[in-house]
Amino acid sequence: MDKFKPFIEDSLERINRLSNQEKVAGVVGIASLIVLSSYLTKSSRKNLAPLVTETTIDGINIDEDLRGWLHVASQKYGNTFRAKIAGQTVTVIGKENSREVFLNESFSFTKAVADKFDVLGMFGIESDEKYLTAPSIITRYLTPSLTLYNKRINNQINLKLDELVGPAKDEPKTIPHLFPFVLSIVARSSTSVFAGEELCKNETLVNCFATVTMDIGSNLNKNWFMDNFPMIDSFYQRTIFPRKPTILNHRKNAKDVLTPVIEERVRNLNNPAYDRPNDMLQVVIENHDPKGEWGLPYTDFIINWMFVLVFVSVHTTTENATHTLYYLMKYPEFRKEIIEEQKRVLAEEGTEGKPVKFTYDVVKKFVKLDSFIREVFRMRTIELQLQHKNITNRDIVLSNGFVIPPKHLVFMNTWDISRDPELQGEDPEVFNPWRFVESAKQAVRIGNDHIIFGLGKHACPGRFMAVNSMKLVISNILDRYELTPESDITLADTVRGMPFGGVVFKAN
Ligand code: HEM
Repeated sequence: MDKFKPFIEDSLERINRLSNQEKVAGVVGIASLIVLSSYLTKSSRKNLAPLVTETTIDGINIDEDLRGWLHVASQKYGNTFRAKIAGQTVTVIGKENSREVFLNESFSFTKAVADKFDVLGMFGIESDEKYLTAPSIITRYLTPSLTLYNKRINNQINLKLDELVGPAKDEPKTIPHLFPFVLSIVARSSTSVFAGEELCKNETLVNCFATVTMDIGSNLNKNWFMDNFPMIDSFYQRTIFPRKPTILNHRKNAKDVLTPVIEERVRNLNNPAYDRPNDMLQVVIENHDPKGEWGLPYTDFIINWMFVLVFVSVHTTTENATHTLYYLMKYPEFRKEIIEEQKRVLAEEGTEGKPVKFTYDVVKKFVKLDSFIREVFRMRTIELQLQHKNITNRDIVLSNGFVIPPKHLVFMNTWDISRDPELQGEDPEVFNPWRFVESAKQAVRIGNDHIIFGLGKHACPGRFMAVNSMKLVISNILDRYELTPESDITLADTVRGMPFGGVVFKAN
């Protein structure tokens, strides 16, 4: 011990020479080191999935070819590994473990999305708590009414086609890009379901519902601080963004149109002589007591509900209907078969010339169209998608033993799912629109092999409306017009990518 004496005395003397501030800093520094080293020891003891740091594997670079990179990375490191994606270390989950993530309530897709793109917060909806019943409202009231809503959806699609394409008999009409075209059709037909047949004639409201989601997306200019400091990001999205003129304008427009209607419906709630409107606005009002504590004026609360429905449905349905139409344009031979099926079913069902040609039952018989849509979904689930966040403050241990720490993000390697021959059948690389015709795998039927709508308790409750609307938009267009590509059709080859090409519409 004696041999340490000079060292200890020297150290004590040095410490005594330090100012009080320096001593405090020293103590804090040592304490931090102890905490940090104990954290590092603990986390290094955790069985985290292997961290892949190579940005290029077998000559494939992650930024140039994410899909190819995912493929070689999973061959080399197994189906679960960690990687730095867009500056953040996340865990990539392959087909073997994706199901358990969906089914585990400790993971949340909506919270993971909201961390980066808090659409409700950006629209000034402070808490999502009061709208958590949306899935059950959709399942209980919307999906069972689709048979009834089909008439108005068809009507609105046709009115919009009259307006956007017109007769196009002698003079064909060229639509330069199908996305805005489909968006205005879907916005109008969805408004007829959400707010009723009268309100869907209101251009201001329909335009607001059509553009609000994209306006939020295009106005969110993230900078380095927001990407690296989640609290600054959240503050910006929830406090500053909702005050932007575009957002205030959308709110004002919706409020001006919807407030008098909501007030009138509330006044008539207990009036037996009132002709009860049949739409989601009425359902939402009837499910929320006007005298209840909603934390904001009742009309604002109900208007928020309308926007919640719009945010989850209009853009998603439009995007997928647009992609499907472009696939139909790219493959005229398949388009021909879809048209033949349509003609055959209409003849069998005898609805030609009736007020509603494409009834729910007719649409159900379009098995080729259904398979085509599901195949387009499959072609679109091809990268890292459906991120989920561990929303608890404890580790989640996956069945393969890998640990997902609190707040950590996992991404589904959807390429692994959509290109697996065991899950998808022969030649999964090939676009085969009739892949599901002979199977019971409808476009709405979720499963380990079909996760575009999620899985489990939180699987998309609006998928029945979404696929039904897609079929009605496509069927009405094909029924009324002969379509020819104006130029080459380019399909999207990434998840975020857009197809391109003008389409010439000529009346049949
Ligand atoms: C093709 C169009 C659509 C796609 C691809 C889609 C996809 C999804 C996905 C992936 C989820 C998350 C599932 C999960 O957390 O596991 C979801 C949730 C949801 N979707 Fe859709 N959706 C579409 C259309 C719609 C429509 C039309 C509605 C409403 C009418 C809707 C309402 C909802 C709601 C309310 C949730 C939240 C479910 C929950 O948290 O429990 N979606 N959707």
